[in-house]
Amino acid sequence: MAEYTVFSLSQVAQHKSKKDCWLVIDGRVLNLTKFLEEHPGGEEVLMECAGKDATKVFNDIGHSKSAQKLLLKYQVGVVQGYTFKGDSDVSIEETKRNEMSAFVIKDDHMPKYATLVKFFLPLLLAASYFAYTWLNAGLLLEA
Ligand code: HEM
Repeated sequence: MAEYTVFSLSQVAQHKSKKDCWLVIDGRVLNLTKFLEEHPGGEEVLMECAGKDATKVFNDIGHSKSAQKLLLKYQVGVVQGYTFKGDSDVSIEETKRNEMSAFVIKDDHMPKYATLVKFFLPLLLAASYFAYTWLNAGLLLEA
């Protein structure tokens, strides 16, 4: 099982040049040196975050899922003190799973039938109301 090296933020801070550019996103330490020229947003924006935690900037841009997956390709370690769910020695597979769970919008624990009830109950009530008034009208006519 592959394990990631743990780096402190001050270790990451030493890699802030174009020839050696690291940064942190979501607790992952990324070596983006080879990606600088490929980045669709340009290398300048990456260099501004070099050696730092760029999680907020990265998320604020609203990067696509494929951009988020690309992070894994450049991951060289994890940041000290950052706890991935349940485990700090994260394997690539576990990291992927963690990432997936991070992007799954959790169901709010409502059972499936609750949705059905929520949808059909108003219909049922409306139908009963109409049946009731229709029957009443019929009875009144007969009387
Ligand atoms: C850390 C700070 C970062 C900033 C400020 C930043 C900024 C941007 C900006 C402004 C764009 C839009 C470009 C355009 O539409 O013209 C962009 C696109 C993109 N960035 Fe970043 N980026 C950052 C980090 C990263 C990282 C670490 C990766 C992947 C390893 C990445 C992957 C991409 C990709 C694939 C796109 C294309 C659009 C998309 O798929 O979302 N970026 N970025």
